[in-house]
Amino acid sequence: MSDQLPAGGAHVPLLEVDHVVVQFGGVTAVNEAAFVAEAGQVTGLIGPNGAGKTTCFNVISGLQKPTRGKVRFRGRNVTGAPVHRRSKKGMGRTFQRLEAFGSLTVRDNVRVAHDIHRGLAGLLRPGAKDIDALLDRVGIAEYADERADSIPTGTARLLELARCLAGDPKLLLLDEPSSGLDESETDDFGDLLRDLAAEGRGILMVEHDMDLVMGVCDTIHVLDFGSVIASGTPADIRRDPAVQRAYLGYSDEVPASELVSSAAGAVEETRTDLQPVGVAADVTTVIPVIPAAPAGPAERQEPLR
Ligand SMILES: Nc1ncnc2c1ncn2[C@@H]1O[C@H](COP(=O)(O)OP(=O)(O)OP(=O)(O)O)[C@@H](O)[C@H]1O
Repeated sequence: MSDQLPAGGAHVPLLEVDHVVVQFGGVTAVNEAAFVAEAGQVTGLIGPNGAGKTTCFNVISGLQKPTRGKVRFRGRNVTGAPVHRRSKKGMGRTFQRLEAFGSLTVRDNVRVAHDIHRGLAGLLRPGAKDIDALLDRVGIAEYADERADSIPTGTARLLELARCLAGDPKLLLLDEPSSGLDESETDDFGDLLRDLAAEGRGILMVEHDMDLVMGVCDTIHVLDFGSVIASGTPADIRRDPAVQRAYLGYSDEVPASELVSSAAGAVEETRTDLQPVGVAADVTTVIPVIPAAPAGPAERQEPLR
């Protein structure tokens, strides 16, 4: 494995996914995907179901070997590096499924994650970090003494984040971090992401809550059928015709007036993980709508009409 930093003073992205291809038999799950995630920024990776987001995350974190292409982290080629080496270099990940130890308390789950990350030092001098301060930071201090298998799903997601932060990662890979959070918890979570980025960490997030994505991300990459079809700011992504086609099945050529709010009538949800806020007037299929204007976490926008 080449492990060289680029020569000269060229800008080096925190994470670089370089034309990655992943094939499962005849299925091309990721198709020449190329994008970066920068330090100090929240980057969104979005796309319809089956677009290849989780497979990309698996390649980045080392769980899936790519058929072709490279992953560079902090300027070094880590394509062949095992998960634990990437973690040591500063890559932390949360999963869609919850990974905490159910029989341990919330506090002990974070303590164990911290000690494991420190390796031998963690075994010799466990619990050196202020775990309670970390629980407080992610907003779950009141659950510190509860067993992890007894807490609500949204809280368990925040526990996953606390476990990830216990390793003090430079890059956080967050897979569906807001699922299970209510609206106010999601707002707080968005603020926390901005704080973490302000500390200089990079955050790459797969997320279906478009309000959150549009509200907190500096940059968004859109995957469709394994390829990046658009990259840009939330404003760029919102008006990109290729994104509108991939998500909405229409582009600007189709008048937005043909869309009506889901509040207008009964709807049938077909893609439950996307925001079911718009519906074509003559069908009962819910269409996910990207919020129409920039939104802060505390400032939700009305859907595009
Ligand atoms: N281990 C596997 N074997 C075969 N096909 C797979 C495997 N993992 C994923 N796929 C296929 O690869 C494609 C991309 O899947 P992936 O889970 O990465 O998409 P996704 O964008 O994360 O989807 P979702 O939003 O539903 O989680 C899909 O067609 C999926 O069925």
